[in-house]
Amino acid sequence: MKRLITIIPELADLGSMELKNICLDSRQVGEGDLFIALKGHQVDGRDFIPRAIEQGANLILSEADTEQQAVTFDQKFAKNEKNSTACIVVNVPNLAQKVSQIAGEFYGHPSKKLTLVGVTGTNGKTTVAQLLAQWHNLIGGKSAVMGTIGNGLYPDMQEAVNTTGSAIEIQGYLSQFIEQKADFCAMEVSSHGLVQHRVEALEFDVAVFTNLSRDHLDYHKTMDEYAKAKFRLLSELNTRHKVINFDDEVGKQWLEQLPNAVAVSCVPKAEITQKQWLQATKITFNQQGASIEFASSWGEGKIESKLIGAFNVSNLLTALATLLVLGHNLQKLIEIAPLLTGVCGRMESFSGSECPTAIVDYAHTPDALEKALQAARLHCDGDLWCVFGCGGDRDTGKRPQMAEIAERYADKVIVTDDNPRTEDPETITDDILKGFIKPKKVTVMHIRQYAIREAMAKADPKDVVLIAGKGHEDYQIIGTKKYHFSDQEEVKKYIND
Ligand SMILES: CC(=O)N[C@H]1[C@@H](OP(=O)(O)OP(=O)(O)OC[C@H]2O[C@@H](n3ccc(=O)[nH]c3=O)[C@H](O)[C@@H]2O)O[C@H](CO)[C@@H](O)[C@@H]1O[C@H](C)C(=O)N[C@@H](C)C(=O)N[C@H](CCC(=O)O)C(=O)O
Ligand SMILES: Nc1ncnc2c1ncn2[C@@H]1O[C@H](COP(=O)(O)OP(=O)(O)OP(=O)(O)O)[C@@H](O)[C@H]1O
Ligand SMILES: N[C@H](CCC[C@H](N)C(=O)O)C(=O)O
Ligand SMILES: [Mg+2]
Repeated sequence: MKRLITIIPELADLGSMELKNICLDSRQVGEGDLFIALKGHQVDGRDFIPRAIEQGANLILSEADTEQQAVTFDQKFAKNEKNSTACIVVNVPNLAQKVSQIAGEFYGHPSKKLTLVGVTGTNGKTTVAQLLAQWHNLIGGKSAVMGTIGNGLYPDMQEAVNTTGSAIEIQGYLSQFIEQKADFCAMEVSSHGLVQHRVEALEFDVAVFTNLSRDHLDYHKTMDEYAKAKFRLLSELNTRHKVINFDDEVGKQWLEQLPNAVAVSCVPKAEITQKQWLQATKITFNQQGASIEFASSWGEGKIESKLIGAFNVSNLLTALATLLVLGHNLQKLIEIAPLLTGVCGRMESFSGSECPTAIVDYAHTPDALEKALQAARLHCDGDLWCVFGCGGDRDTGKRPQMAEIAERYADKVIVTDDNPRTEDPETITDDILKGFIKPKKVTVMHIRQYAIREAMAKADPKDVVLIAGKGHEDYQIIGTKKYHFSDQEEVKKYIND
């Protein structure tokens, strides 16, 4: 409690109060806890204050209405009926912005005690974060990751609801990683997380930006707002080094504003003026992955990569530049690079005799789908098939754009369901169909299992079937219910049948 006074000095009179835990959700509040009540997107957390009191909260910080400037104490100190001690409700302005710092105080600011890398960008966050974790482990470190696939010591991650957890979860996990003796954490920082101040008080050793393309406009409304959200990590938060993709239009503009940031490029002729840089000089793609020659402000070298797709060259060089700016030895990093493996459900290839090759990938944006189809084409002697859908209750504008890409880069397209959530699946596929020039050539098969089987059965053994959008996911969300479903399992079942 005493430490909270540094953030909210008005709490000085409560200095001796003991607080057991810190919670954002009233349903998790227990005896002696601090409950932080925020105005949410769906509901108002302040409506649950009575419930938190009933459950034994000692202190409640409640988000004050914005026009209120001062911290105020609730007049009627609420009574905790369970143990008859008083529960104090304090109204705090701009509380959402302070939660990360409050949780940091609570957990002893764990981000200061390990090397923390934050990765933001529309696509490639999970891949870069996991490459960093693998590489760091291979040089003898102990890595943790937080992101879409889960949180934990790499490779043992526990599934999580969000890519970037709540401000409290993040500080809690970091403190757990310190207890588990991790010395490194690579975390994905989503644009939602940045807008909602989930990473506000963290100390990042490196902030990484991969790229920006259309996604999440249901939330950010315009690309400009979406870009601004991402730029917060590089411009407003506490970061020691920055690594930015020079090949991305937005990245290039940001590099001009941030002369000390490291520029990464896969284009051999790109003219980089940054003091610290890393650039591919020759890339040769092969059946296994790619052979990448590069030059950099740390020296030059060649890496044999097992990862498929041009975009993964960018992801790999971005991870390499991040480790170099942290001071790791280039030769050592090059030596172990061939041991790096791709991420679960990202360009994951499955083949069997007499069957087409299936590639399961997590492309769920127009840019990612384009990159994934281009990559799959390199491995395809016959027709390229694309099975995809779009998530419900998410950016509707990307639906026709993904159709346009599928039609341009694939020979055969099957549109299917991908987490329709509370939307009518037919509305989603109708939106997608609007993007095709020749919608009659496209098959719509809502049940994803059937769509996959149809593609695999109709495709020739020399064809490639790209199944995009769900990657590692082992569920299909229909309405508000989660049903077990996995593209990877479906493909394996088909191949082994
Ligand atoms: C729209 C959105 O981003 N919502 C996030 C936000 O919650 P919220 O404001 O919607 O919360 P709410 O349901 O309105 O509730 C308000 C408050 O009341 C509390 N509450 C609620 C009910 C109750 O009984 N008791 C109670 O105390 C809640 O804990 C909350 O503090 O803050 C929560 C804690 O950080 C997030 O878990 C939650 O993410 C929801 C689940 C979500 O779906 N978010 C997606 C859009 C998201 O964040 N995605 C990004 C990017 C994905 C990517 O492309 O990589 C991500 O980082 O995952
Ligand atoms: N650097 C990149 N540029 C463009 N597309 C990429 C890049 N890296 C990965 N992709 C594509 O995006 C998909 C998702 O990759 P990844 O999971 O690494 O991204 P992410 O940013 O973590 O996504 P999410 O926002 O869902 O967490 C991949 O399956 C691939 O199709
Ligand atoms: N984190 C992303 C993942 C999308 C994956 C796709 N399968 C979908 O459900 O739309 C989102 O929530 O927008
Ligand atoms: Mg991710």
